[in-house]
Amino acid sequence: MTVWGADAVEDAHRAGQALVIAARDILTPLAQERARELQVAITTAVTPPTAVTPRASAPSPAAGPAPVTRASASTAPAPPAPVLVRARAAPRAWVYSPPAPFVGAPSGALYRRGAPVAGRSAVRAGGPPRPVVVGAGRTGRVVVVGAGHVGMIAALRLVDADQFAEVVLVDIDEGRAAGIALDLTHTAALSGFATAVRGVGTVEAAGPADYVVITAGKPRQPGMSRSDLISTNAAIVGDLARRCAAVSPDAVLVVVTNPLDEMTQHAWQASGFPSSRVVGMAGVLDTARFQALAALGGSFRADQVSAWALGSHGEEMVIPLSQARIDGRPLTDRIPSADVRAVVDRARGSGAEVVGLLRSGSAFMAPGMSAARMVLAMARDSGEVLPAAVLADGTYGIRDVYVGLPARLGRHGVTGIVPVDLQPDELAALRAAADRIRERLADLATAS
Ligand SMILES: NC(=O)c1ccc[n+]([C@@H]2O[C@H](COP(=O)([O-])OP(=O)(O)OC[C@H]3O[C@@H](n4cnc5c(N)ncnc54)[C@H](O)[C@@H]3O)[C@@H](O)[C@H]2O)c1
Ligand SMILES: O=C(O)C[C@H](O)C(=O)O
Repeated sequence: MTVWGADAVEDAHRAGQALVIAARDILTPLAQERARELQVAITTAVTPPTAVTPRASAPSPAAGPAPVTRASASTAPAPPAPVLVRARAAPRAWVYSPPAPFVGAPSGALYRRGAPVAGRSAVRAGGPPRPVVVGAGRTGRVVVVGAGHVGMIAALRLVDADQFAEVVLVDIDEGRAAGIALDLTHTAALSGFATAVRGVGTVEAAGPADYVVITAGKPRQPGMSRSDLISTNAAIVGDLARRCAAVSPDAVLVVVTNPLDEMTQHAWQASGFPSSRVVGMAGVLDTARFQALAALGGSFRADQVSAWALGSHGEEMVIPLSQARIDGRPLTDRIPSADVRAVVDRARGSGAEVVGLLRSGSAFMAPGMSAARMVLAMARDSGEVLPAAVLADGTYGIRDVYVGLPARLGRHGVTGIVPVDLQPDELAALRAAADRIRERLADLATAS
């Protein structure tokens, strides 16, 4: 067994080569991080009977640069060469095709708590193992629980980003999850991604993840409010949050299931996670709706509008107009105030408007894209401030309840709640939203 440090990664980088390690070798966490930074591919060698070590073989120009190897400290036979095939014209990824079936994790790499899961193949029950795709910067696993309407759009955006080693869809309707995963896989050449996609029936079968997006649960039908879903969906979300926490103890949970604010708090309690690693998606969607609707009647584009949708994902949604801008100028200078009020009301009622039009189920395009947007912001460690359902920490005079607030997102979840200047009436509306969410949570606790 050899322990590979950051220096080996740097050597490989300088040589413009992949770093090949043996199955039982250890890659230090620092080396993993350095490989990600320098975009050095790490491949795991598995013993093919006729393999020739890379050191012994002359590098073939057609096969790309020869991988870097290091002599093992043990007396075990030297690791054989993997079969490396360039996945694309540009060296973005290497596809490792194991010459013989194997069972078990292909890498002995250490896993540091909180670090993204390295790009390794899942251990699949039955059938040949899927090729391990080790890509420059393509790392980690996202599990999307609920392969329904929202889940499939979230998964589509996540695989399109070509950022993760694997996206796994989970649904109690396993065939649906597997079917959508296969359908998505078929788009790889169309969209140009090498992220692996899998569909399974349980979170346990999905394996440990860096991010888990919970979309499982019932959507509302015409005539229902989101709160009508609370007890049905609490049972689903509570169970899933507990199980996800057991399978993925270091993951960030992104809750989508409605009623959003209450389900996010419920998931936080059931998971036992720190609140920084449980966040709800609604503000990104509600803000996007406001931006789109404001632009409908104006001579500007939606992405020129900036705003915050805070408070609850429902009647108590707060869109502070003091903070709304078009190209940096106050939105209220560009749109007559009666029109602005109409846009706010329509944004607040957009979920119900779509439910009424669809006649079955609820919106999923913008919701799925919004959930993926949050995951990507975290995975890229962007430090972006997005509106999200977070556990209030006293900022805005609200504490100990999940409510929509501006939150800074980093690789491991929420890094802070960001204060923005609100007018007294806006602040009062935000606090009233928090109070209503607290009341509904109390009702849920009494009912269960
Ligand atoms: N936060 C938001 O802004 C927002 C936006 C849109 C939808 N939603 C909510 O998201 C949820 C999903 O909406 P949808 O349109 O995708 O619904 P959907 O019915 O299309 O999909 C839900 C999926 O969850 C699956 N499921 C149910 N229980 C499960 C379990 N225990 N494990 C695994 N899978 C399970 C179902 O089989 C189904 O495929 C709803 O609660 C909806 O109200 C929230
Ligand atoms: O409105 C719903 O029930 C779904 C979702 O919360 C939405 O806003 O579209």
